[in-house]
Amino acid sequence: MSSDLETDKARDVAAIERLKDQAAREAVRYIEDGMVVGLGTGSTARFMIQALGERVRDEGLRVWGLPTSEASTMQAREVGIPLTNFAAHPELDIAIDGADEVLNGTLFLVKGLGGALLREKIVASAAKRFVVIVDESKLVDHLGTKAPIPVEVVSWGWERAVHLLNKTGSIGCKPRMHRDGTLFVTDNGNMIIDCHYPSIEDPHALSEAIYDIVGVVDHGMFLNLTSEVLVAGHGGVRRMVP
Ligand SMILES: O=C[C@H](O)[C@H](O)[C@H](O)COP(=O)(O)O
Repeated sequence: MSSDLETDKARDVAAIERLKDQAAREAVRYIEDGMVVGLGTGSTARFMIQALGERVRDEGLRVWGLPTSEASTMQAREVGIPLTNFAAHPELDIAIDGADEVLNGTLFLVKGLGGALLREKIVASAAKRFVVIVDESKLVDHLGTKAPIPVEVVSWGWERAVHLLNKTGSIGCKPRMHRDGTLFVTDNGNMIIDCHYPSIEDPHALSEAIYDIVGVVDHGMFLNLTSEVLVAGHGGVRRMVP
């Protein structure tokens, strides 16, 4: 790659990172004293955890965080956010997380390319308000356009799940078990299988078909969970509701 191209690419990456930070900081403004907050996972959620840590440190904001991965737990500890769990707080005031795709209109999501979909879905469904933070490149008109659907399956007998997943969707999916040449094992000790669907006409029907497979723990489509999406673009951050 020529150095001009490398410079352009680095500039694009930096611009996207700034947008993620903007969306994250806007969402963190929603957090009030005494709230229990679900902490998402991924590069956008990292900005949110950082910004929340700054509010805890600089304003003395009192919150409890419930992280969705070991990585987010570690970061939250580093930035000084007190942590809780479902035993102490079975219901959350708010959860904030990134997404791999946001479907225009319904605001259905694809999540889990970082492997955290199960804990993320548990946390999102436990929150009174689920706020999604993305840069505008994540908006799509059809789910599955940019990202595969990650499916978390128990490790034992995963080959059977792959066989059955291949028959889901209107014309099947292309399941891939490997990420970076290795099997992806989640924080829960399960495996992730990425399903590439050429087109997803009916997300609810596909969701049911995937859930019907014995051994599937969950999948990365988040349907009817989103309260709002904060989308950062070059004109600023806009708020979308379903
Ligand atoms: O498992 C990972 C999560 O679902 C992330 O929220 C999602 O992959 C988006 O990550 P990022 O903000 O890094 O694009």
